[in-house]
Amino acid sequence: MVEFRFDIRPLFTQPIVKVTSNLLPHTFRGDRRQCLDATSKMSEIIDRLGQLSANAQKLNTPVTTAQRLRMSENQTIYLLADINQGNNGAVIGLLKVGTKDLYLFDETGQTRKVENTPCILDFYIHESRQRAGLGKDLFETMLADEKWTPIKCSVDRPSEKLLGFLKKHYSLVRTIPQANNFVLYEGFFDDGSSSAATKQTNGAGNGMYITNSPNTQLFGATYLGEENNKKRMQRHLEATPNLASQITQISPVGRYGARRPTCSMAEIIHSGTTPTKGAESGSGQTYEKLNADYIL
Ligand SMILES: CC(=O)SCCNC(=O)CCNC(=O)[C@H](O)C(C)(C)COP(=O)(O)OP(=O)(O)OC[C@H]1O[C@@H](n2cnc3c(N)ncnc32)[C@H](O)[C@@H]1OP(=O)(O)O
Repeated sequence: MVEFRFDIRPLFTQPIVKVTSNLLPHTFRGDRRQCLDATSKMSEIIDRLGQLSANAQKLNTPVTTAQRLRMSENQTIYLLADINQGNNGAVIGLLKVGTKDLYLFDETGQTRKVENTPCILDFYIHESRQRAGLGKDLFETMLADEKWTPIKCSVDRPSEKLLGFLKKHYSLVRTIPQANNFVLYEGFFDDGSSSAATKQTNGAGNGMYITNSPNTQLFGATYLGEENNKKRMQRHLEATPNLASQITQISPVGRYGARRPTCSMAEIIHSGTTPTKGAESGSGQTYEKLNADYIL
């Protein structure tokens, strides 16, 4: 369990709290001074849990940091705590979700642009409390809150443990092959579309068609899934050798990619402006914006 030098209980008035870009628990009520104190503590909590999650997944760079959350437009972190642990309580787990516009293959191999795809981005329960049903509690809370169903979620490069988790609790097994790091399960496109808006990006033909899509450029061409699905994908790629070379030339980046070096000139130019979604470094954003937004 993850304990802190400060008492976490004022932040966790209930076991699971939700945090968005304001870095405050959704239950937070307080004045400006309390707000600053809470965001600072919540940042520390998110950074610690994000780092532990990265360690557990053997990632070089955490997927989850307070800075990234602060700059995001549509990401939410659910945090689970045990307020009875020790003197200050302890944080046990983290689940980060968000929505993305993705180019995805459906079951027939055709590309669809799916807007606002529900995505599971990062999930971690402290090692000392795994396999006790706490991950399920956190996941269920998220599903109810977001009004999502598991089969309509895409999962950003799930670990073996998460694949096991989804199989055990939601009977999710059969995946739809993708050319990016996201894993989808059969049923995602049922009802003719996902729960989000979808559109087929290339009308004609029944064969698989891989676009040079923003998603492929961003996340690279990596396929995860069952062995038979891999073979199916391989057959398509062998039938279209140019396509295969096009894909392999795109180097994998995204959640497994190294952090981009900060451009100090860009920081000077953009200093004080609202950072764009997905920007890695938020050092140009000052606390004045934070304060202005959250003076209560
Ligand atoms: C998109 C992403 O975030 S990918 C990264 C996912 N996170 C990680 O891999 C980090 C390390 N793992 C964890 O933090 C946790 O194991 C989680 C978040 C995946 C699941 O949380 P838990 O509280 O353990 O889940 P819960 O107790 O509800 O369910 C248990 C099931 O999850 C899977 N699981 C959990 N821990 C393990 C483990 N150590 N080894 C294998 N499977 C595991 C199993 O299917 C398990 O069922 P079982 O005990 O009957 O085999």
